[in-house]
Amino acid sequence: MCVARLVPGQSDWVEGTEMQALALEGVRKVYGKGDGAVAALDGVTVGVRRGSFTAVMGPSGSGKSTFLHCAAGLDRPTAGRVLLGDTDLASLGETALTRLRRDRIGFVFQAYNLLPSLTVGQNITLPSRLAGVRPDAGWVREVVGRVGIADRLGHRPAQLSGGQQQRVAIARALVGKPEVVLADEPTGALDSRTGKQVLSLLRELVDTLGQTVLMVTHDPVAASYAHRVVFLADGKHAGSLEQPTPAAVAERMTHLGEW
Ligand SMILES: Nc1ncnc2c1ncn2[C@@H]1O[C@H](COP(=O)(O)OP(=O)(O)OP(=O)(O)O)[C@@H](O)[C@H]1O
Repeated sequence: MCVARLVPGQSDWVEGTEMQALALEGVRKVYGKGDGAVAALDGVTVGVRRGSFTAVMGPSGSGKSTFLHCAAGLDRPTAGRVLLGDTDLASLGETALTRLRRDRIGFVFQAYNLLPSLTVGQNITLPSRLAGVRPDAGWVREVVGRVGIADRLGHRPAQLSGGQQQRVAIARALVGKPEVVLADEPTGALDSRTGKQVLSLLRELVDTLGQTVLMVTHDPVAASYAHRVVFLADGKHAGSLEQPTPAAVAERMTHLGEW
């Protein structure tokens, strides 16, 4: 078994990969070359415990998107490594990485990315069908019930509100039973009341199903739904906050720079 070498004593350190869904170890990502080179991530070490809800926050340009892209295997680190469970993403070629994203990671984006010509039910099961897997009907029923869209399965996305569309996207992410759900500003396009309902749903999925969720956000209220907030500043890990409140997150952000 491969044990991530995170730093003992830090709250981001988790004993062994059986406890850890995802780990970034000393990840550095440099874009460009020579004088124009930018270190978007500069030696970031973060472990994500299984069954936890983690938010990543930081000022604009602090490296949040790069963090998420490296975690998802969409970007390859310049140095350091990313582990999904026991799998070192650097050991995989492009085809295997694509398969890993499809089979082991669920994605939720700000723009729901639903296919307009398909029904809700078809959108939810599309990734499984593309993977050549027959979706488990019992699990699909459970997921659509939990996210609250059981009565909308025959609708097209355009017939749903923004909040309902994001629930569909969350259901789509869950159907494949991913090891981790990566969410990029999942409430960025929603009004605050609907956004809070979606965040409560994400938290509930973590608390009741043991789903692991990692979410990038600009919003201290959104971050407060997580168990833990990891802060980035200038591409570096700038501390964490357990059991965050919106006020405590906002206070920390104020010290990190413009956001
Ligand atoms: N493809 C790229 N080429 C060159 N520089 C990049 C690239 N992607 C990101 N960067 C730079 O890396 C740094 C971190 O960018 P990143 O998008 O990860 O930050 P962020 O925290 O997500 O920002 P925001 O909150 O504004 O979306 C920035 O200085 C950015 O300009």
